[in-house]
Amino acid sequence: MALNFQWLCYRSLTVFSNMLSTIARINLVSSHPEVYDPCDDSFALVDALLADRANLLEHHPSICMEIGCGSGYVITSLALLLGKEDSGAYYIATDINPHAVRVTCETLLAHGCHAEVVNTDIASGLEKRLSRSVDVMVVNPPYVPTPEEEVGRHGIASAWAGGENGRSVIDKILPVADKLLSDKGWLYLVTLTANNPLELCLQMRKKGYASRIILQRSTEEESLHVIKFWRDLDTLLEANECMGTEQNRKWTSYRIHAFYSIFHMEIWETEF
Ligand SMILES: C[S@@+](CC[C@H](N)C(=O)[O-])C[C@H]1O[C@@H](n2cnc3c(N)ncnc32)[C@H](O)[C@@H]1O
Repeated sequence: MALNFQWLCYRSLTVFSNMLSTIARINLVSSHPEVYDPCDDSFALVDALLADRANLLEHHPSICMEIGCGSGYVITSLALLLGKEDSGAYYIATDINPHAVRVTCETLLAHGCHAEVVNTDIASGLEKRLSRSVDVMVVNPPYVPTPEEEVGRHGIASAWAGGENGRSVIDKILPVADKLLSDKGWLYLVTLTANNPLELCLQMRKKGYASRIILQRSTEEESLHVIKFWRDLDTLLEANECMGTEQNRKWTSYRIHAFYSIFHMEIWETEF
């Protein structure tokens, strides 16, 4: 009984200290004027991952990926949250900004974590290798509505410039995510109200993904959402049925069109 009590105290202390070590924000050892410092959106994403930690641990992801890693704050927090080497997961992060790649490597190293960090546009050059194999993908994209010309510029502007409705980069990332996510893949995406999160969910629904807003947070400047997407068989069947109906509608309209074409040709022929 005494042993049980000691064990219970020990377990509670371990669980509590584990919670503290993961919940405490990680420190950045390095920064760069052209690299996005962790901000409300980064904290919202990590808090959403923490809130989903039990599911993530049960999920046993083999490959975790971050698109647009910036300072490395999110990918490092994810690795710590999953238990570094214990999880056996492989981490990969990309950023279009070369300075972000360097800062991310330093952040990971300072926390005893390892990831492959690639300087590329979204996941360019990695699609074939990672096709259908990413189990967890995290993205805090450039989502601020800006003039279209500001999108894709190098340097710090690439951290926030999202073009019309802040959707330019998001709309490029989603089809890539669809290609890379495994059958059990989960995508965590940060969005703003201006990005129309509901429309994003409907768009992904057509590809067979169910979704849920797992965190909503209003700051002085913005209203943030973290959406979790996952492949869902029912949603896929529903999407295919809708496509079937859409296809039927198209065929009917082709038939009507063909009928009228022939009909008009007959008139045309008789006129001559
Ligand atoms: C809002 S910041 C988020 C940074 C970091 N993930 C965080 O949460 O603190 C967006 C990041 O995406 C990167 N980025 C923008 N466009 C990108 C693209 N086409 N491909 C890869 N990374 C991109 C930016 O350089 C920036 O580091």
